[in-house]
Amino acid sequence: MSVSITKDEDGFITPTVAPKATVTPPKDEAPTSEAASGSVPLEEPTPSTSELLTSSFEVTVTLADQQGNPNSPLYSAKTFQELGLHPDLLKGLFAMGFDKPSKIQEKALPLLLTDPPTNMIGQSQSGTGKTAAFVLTMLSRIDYDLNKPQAVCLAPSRELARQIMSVITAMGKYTSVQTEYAIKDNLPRDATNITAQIIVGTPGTMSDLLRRKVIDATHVKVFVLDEADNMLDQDGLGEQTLRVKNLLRAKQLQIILFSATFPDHVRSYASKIAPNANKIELQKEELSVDNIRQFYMDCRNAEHKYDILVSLYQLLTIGQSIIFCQHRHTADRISQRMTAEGHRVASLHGAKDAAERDAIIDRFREGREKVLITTNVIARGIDIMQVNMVVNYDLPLMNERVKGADERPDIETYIHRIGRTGRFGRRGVSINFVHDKKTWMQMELIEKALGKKITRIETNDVDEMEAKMKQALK
Ligand SMILES: Nc1ncnc2c1ncn2[C@@H]1O[C@H](COP(=O)(O)OP(=O)(O)OP(=O)(O)O)[C@@H](O)[C@H]1O
Repeated sequence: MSVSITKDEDGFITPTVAPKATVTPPKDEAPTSEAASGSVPLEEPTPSTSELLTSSFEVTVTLADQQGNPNSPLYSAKTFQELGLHPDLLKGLFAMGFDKPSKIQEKALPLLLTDPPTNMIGQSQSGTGKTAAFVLTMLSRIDYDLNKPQAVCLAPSRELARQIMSVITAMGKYTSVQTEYAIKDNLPRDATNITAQIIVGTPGTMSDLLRRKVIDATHVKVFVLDEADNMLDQDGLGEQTLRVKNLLRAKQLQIILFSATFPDHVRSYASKIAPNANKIELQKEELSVDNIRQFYMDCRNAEHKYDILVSLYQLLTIGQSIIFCQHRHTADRISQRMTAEGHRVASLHGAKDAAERDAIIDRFREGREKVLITTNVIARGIDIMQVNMVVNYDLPLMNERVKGADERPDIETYIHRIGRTGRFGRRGVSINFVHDKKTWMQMELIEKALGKKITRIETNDVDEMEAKMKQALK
């Protein structure tokens, strides 16, 4: 990894030395009881030998708080111990199998944990460990003796909110942290006062709870936006997110935005939402990780896509697979048809009720279902190590996300979708189905935007198909 020296608009520079970081540990002694509500099962601990820890990708770090001290070093911590994390948090990390920080954690954590708290806009590829960076920040900043909301974290889907919660619960296992969800149908309607220190949820429910003062915003000092570009840009989500931000009025609010993608128009907006932020940015050509091999299949027509998917079934179930469709009804229809033909698949989308959604994703997470047919609802953030294949049954299009947009491919959503595989340096495969001139051209635009080759696979030779896939996953 190399760090470029840059100046931002305000002329702040980025030094390149990487000495030991000075960080403030959590206030007071953190009690050691197990706490935290509402966890979902965690993945097996990840092997720390992951290629990711040694992989190289370019980032640009731009420090906002160097003006008064131009010689101040660019912090970079090679070990979790160097960060001065509280021993109970270190214990939690090691229990999860996190031996040393990933690249983004190495760069982001010292900046996130420094006092006075500074905002951050952080970018790194899917599956590289951004969650731990903001979770450790929340767990390090809260006062464990104060039973009031102190950190608020927003995610674009209930599935992602639940996953983030499971990371908080695991990392905070040896602390007394109290947590609460702000997701639909979780709290009783007459709930009046949340005393949990960290609240994770989706923007609509969070803003409702803040507005009704069920969440007291007075002590909230950390505000995290995971999948920040999506949260600020998408119709509806953007307004609700802003509403949450406006309801958090603490004088010293540390605002943390993370995503694998920050398209240009969101980048400038993000800087307004999180002023004077330290920035960690990827180069354009580094947006997607190389350990995901991208393929496409040339289908004759829309119906042929279904046949091809069925013929892939054996491959889809070697590990686990996620199939992305444009519409909820497509996901349901494919799932019903395949089930009727004796295949085992599940479908998940936003029209299902909350309890059903939770049950479906939990079953998939536990490996009890191998094939999940879904929409963009879980395109972002979902981390399931065993997923080694992603199929874009329909390519993602801009007009699904932005009202009035045309049928250009949605490059950001594509990057996030394929990023459901190849987690933390593992190998993964993505397959795009194209079936006419329009979808073919859309795929070409994706290829161009990412600067990565998407390889054709014959649809009429199952053996070749299998051989290529297995080779890619080796
Ligand atoms: N330092 C570490 N050591 C070992 N495993 C890690 C480490 N950091 C993260 N991981 C694992 O890597 C996986 C991916 O992490 P995470 O979900 O935070 O990625 P992400 O960057 O947020 O991805 P996305 O952009 O898709 O949201 C997780 O399973 C996590 O447990």
